[in-house]
Amino acid sequence: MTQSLTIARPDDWHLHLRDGAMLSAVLPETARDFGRAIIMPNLVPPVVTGAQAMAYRDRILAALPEGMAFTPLMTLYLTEDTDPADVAAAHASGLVKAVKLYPAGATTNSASGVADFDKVRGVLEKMAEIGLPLCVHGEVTDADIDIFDREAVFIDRVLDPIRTATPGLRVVMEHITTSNGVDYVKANATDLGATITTHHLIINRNHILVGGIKPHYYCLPVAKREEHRLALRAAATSGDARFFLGTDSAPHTDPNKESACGCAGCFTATNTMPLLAHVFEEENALANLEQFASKNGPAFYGLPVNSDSITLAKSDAATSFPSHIDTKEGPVTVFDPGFPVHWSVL
Ligand SMILES: NC(=O)N[C@@H](CC(=O)O)C(=O)O
Ligand SMILES: [Zn+2]
Ligand SMILES: [Zn+2]
Repeated sequence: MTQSLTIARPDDWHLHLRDGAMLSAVLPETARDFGRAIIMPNLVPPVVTGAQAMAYRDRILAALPEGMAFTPLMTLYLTEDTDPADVAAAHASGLVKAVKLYPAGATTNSASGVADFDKVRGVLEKMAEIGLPLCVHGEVTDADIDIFDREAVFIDRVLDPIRTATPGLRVVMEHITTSNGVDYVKANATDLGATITTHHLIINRNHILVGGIKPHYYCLPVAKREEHRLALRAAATSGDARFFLGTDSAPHTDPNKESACGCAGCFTATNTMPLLAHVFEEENALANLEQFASKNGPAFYGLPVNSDSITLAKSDAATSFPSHIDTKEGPVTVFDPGFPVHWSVL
């Protein structure tokens, strides 16, 4: 070991755990390093009501291996029929920490999402009143908007009008992929934060397409130009409290990824912390890793920082990560950064 770094145990503020056999297989990959995670509700069918969120939380806790500690922070999937009173009750009981907005058709399992934003005005006003954050998949779905422009257009056409119409609404822009997202967060002093994934700090759109199509680098929002990756790196490593880790680790089986119509999502639960240590060291910002992965998220959500810690160590030899994890539904490929990583979690 040549170097080590001990930080408060990190949390993942954007995670897909799925259900059933997939849940059992991927949960230990997150629980090994992370204390808590915001659990995305895009199951089939989606987690819409407080009762469904409670049942899903119980299935997650039942799937947790003996001896592992992990707290799932539950979310509700916003639909045009969501009942503001149900949302408020689920928040008041402590069960639900956020509501997730998927524009209808924007991403995996988003068909029940919102098409007419006027229909969710009452829920958003209730959320502003009670201080419950809205987590946003920020992409428009218009056929005439280029997929690489969908985040920037969403900010202007949807997000900014929603925030203006709903003063006090606390919003997390999930998995931002552009300098436009970074700039929008920075221009707004209060009530706005953003998660940044591990993979968007590492890949740009060339990684997906140059030299043959790489389905395991395909996710939504899709990785953008290099200048955007650099803006994300600057934001994540800056220590700015408005930016925090949300891995968006999103398992799909290899047959579903390596297909003529492959699913969107990168699976990074297994190796996120070593990859982040590599990225932060490259940016001469190891001292800010704890802010990004362990402190800024709890501050936004009004929760305490985890009281225990993890230690990352850097070795001369490259760390070997599994190429995939086995699940009863099939293998799930672990994100490969494409370069050697010398960090590991002890
Ligand atoms: N990020 C992805 O590419 N996929 C996510 C959905 C999402 O977060 O948009 C998934 O559930 O697979
Ligand atoms: Zn999303
Ligand atoms: Zn996601």
